[in-house]
Amino acid sequence: MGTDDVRIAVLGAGSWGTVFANIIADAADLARQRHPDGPAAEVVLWGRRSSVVDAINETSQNPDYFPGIALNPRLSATADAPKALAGADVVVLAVPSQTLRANLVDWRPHLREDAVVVSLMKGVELGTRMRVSQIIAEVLEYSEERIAVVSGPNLAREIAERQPATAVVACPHEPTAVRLQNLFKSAYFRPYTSTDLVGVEIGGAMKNVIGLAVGVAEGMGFGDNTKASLITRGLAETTRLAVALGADEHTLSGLAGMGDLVATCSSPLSRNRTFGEKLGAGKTLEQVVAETKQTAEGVKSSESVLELGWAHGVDMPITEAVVKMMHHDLSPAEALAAFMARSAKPERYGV
Ligand SMILES: NC(=O)c1ccc[n+]([C@@H]2O[C@H](COP(=O)([O-])OP(=O)(O)OC[C@H]3O[C@@H](n4cnc5c(N)ncnc54)[C@H](O)[C@@H]3O)[C@@H](O)[C@H]2O)c1
Ligand SMILES: O=P(O)(O)OC[C@H](O)CO
Repeated sequence: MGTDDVRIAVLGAGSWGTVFANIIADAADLARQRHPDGPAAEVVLWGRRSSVVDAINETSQNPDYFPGIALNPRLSATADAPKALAGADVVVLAVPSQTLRANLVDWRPHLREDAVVVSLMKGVELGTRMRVSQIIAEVLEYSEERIAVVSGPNLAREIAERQPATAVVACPHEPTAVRLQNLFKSAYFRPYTSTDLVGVEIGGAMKNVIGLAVGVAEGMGFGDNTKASLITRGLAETTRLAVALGADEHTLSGLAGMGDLVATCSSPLSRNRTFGEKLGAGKTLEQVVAETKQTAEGVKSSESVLELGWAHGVDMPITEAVVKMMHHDLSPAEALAAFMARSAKPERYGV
């Protein structure tokens, strides 16, 4: 590798980690076509299961998640995390949020001293109520210019098919966000920058919770008025929480707020919406959990998000209903009745 070349490790070869690694490899090819003498980017993907890793290396496909979709042939994979991390300038994290802390502790000794870490995750940690960037800062003891987040309307399957999509790269230190924007910008993936880490992360965590609620409404057989009401009031709830935590409210009308909320709540590809839909259609929680093979972050994060709301005096009625349905045996019909019986209010209230 040349001195300006970049090595990027993506940790997590599930749905989004695989697709995001592919975006970066495609972006690197495009950059080389435009500037043949410019720096090169090498992308390596870490996965837990050797069967997935072998398939990516031998066939340039991830058959568990996207059978038949051709990945960039320059994308390599390994089941050896220290090997993936060796010399990596940029480390991208794509494991379930609730598993991150334990994984980071294992990975920490293998990270380069000046590595930049990027979270693709959309959750809030149970117990600590920490956003993912806060977990990274605590475990790795990194300063804010070395921690970034990517979030937005990014249903992995569509982007695996190289359909056009946008996202936000957020870092309080703008030059880091711009550097990453350039590394991730491909012919079909257009990242914008933001310095509002709090707004972008709360938008990402909350859209999963609201997606569960919209899914329940879908499963109960309700139509577009109900779903539009939940999306709009869900955005109000998201914005109240984010602003109370220090976010810029405009962030929540952007791609990582409204954009992701609309994608998640409209799409049968969303795992959170699908989870809610099955519950709304009458399956038991145990049945739905058993059928859900991929990560539906909102199920666990709903509890930590609600606690964050309580701690900051923010009224979060949809989140509260989701928590009661996911964790306290409230039926969808009971949740609906309680929601509709709330006291009358002006459209805009609270923080
Ligand atoms: N899939 C999407 O469309 C999408 C888009 C944007 C953001 N995200 C976010 O990305 C994150 C990852 O989601 P995903 O869609 O890739 O999930 P996934 O369920 O498809 O994949 C998760 C991966 O993590 C691995 N994993 C599970 N438990 C682990 C553990 N304890 N330690 C290490 N690895 C473990 C799994 O083997 C799998 O490879 C989530 O926070 C999600 O909200 C997903
Ligand atoms: O499948 P979901 O519900 O995790 O949503 C995927 C992405 O976060 C959508 O942007």
